[in-house]
Amino acid sequence: MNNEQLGFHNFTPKVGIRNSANSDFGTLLMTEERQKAIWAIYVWCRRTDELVDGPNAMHMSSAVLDRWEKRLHDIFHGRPYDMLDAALTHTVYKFPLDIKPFRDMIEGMRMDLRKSRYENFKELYLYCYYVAGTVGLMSVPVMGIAPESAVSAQSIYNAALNLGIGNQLTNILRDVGEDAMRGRVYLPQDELAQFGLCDEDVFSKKVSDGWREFMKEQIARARFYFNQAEEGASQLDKASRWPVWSSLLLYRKILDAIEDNDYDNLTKRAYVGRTKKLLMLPLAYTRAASVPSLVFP
Ligand SMILES: CC(C)=CCC/C(C)=C/CC/C(C)=C/CC/C(C)=C/[C@@H]1[C@@H](COP(=O)(O)OP(=O)(O)O)[C@]1(C)CC/C=C(\C)CC/C=C(\C)CCC=C(C)C
Ligand SMILES: Nc1ncnc2c1ncn2[C@@H]1O[C@H](COP(=O)(O)OP(=O)(O)OP(=O)(O)O)[C@@H](O)[C@H]1O
Ligand SMILES: [Mn+2]
Repeated sequence: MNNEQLGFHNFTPKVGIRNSANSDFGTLLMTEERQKAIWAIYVWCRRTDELVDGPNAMHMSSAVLDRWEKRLHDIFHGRPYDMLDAALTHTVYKFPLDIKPFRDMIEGMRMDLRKSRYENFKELYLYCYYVAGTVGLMSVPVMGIAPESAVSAQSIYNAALNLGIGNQLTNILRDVGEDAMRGRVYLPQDELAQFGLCDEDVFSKKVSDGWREFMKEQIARARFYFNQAEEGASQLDKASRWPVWSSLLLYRKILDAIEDNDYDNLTKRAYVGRTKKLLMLPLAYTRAASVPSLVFP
């Protein structure tokens, strides 16, 4: 995932664009301090993922992850090891970050190392929490909660968690074919079986009617998590809503793209084109500019 996909553009308007509503375009952009903080978190997440997925993955072992965790501890205690770590140490100093989701993400990498099949959704959910729900939890203290928000902080963290889960489920559904080539099947085994499917169907890459029906349910579940995240996104500090809405709408579009491919995620990679991405930005803007609702479902 690159920066642009995440909705971070080095985008600073020269003049404030005002509209008739009570919003100023400028207030929809995160402060530089926040952008840098999200960047530092992103870099740490990326490096953590690179340990298991990157070019050095063959040197991977639980000892490497143990060292990475020790290093995380040092980052949080003001002892960064390199410049990228230092960016996170600075972030920890500026924002009230909790080390727990960071540790949990490392735990997710451990899980990915020892496991390549998931018996049921409960197991898959845990993996999704570790590698992606955690990102939501890491981000909220930086993004901030709107001062006018009347809902509990907990429900906002919960929405952030759900956005991460939705993103990861979508990632998994998009990459079924690719992951299969690495011998990995992240789909719940019991649900495959309910549709008369098994690993072999994944490896043989044949898109059957059963596969399509199975995929419909998986897509519906990913959408459910995005819907859960929506209300929370509007409760974030105004300046942080725009990148969150952009990423939410963009990720959701990947699910539409899988449908457009007639559920062929075995030989094709669902892709959201540039035009569709650009068309989505005004909608993200409108959502971001709207007033948070006082009730939370
Ligand atoms: C209230 C509310 C809705 C708040 C918003 C909370 C929020 C900002 C949630 C964002 C959640 C998010 C972007 C999750 C990322 C999920 C993800 C795709 C994780 C990937 C894991 C491993 O998967 P895999 O190996 O299968 O994938 P690849 O093939 O390697 O791609 C990750 C790659 C783990 C590493 C995660 C990152 C690099 C993303 C980190 C992103 C941020 C810190 C920025 C979040 C901020 C915004 C604005 C989206
Ligand atoms: N700029 C970077 N971008 C992405 N991933 C990186 C980057 N630098 C390092 N990494 C990842 O983070 C891991 C740890 O980084 P580090 O620079 O400490 O290297 P290392 O392999 O641990 O060697 P050493 O700690 O001895 O310098 C690397 O193995 C690599 O996968
Ligand atoms: Mn990865």
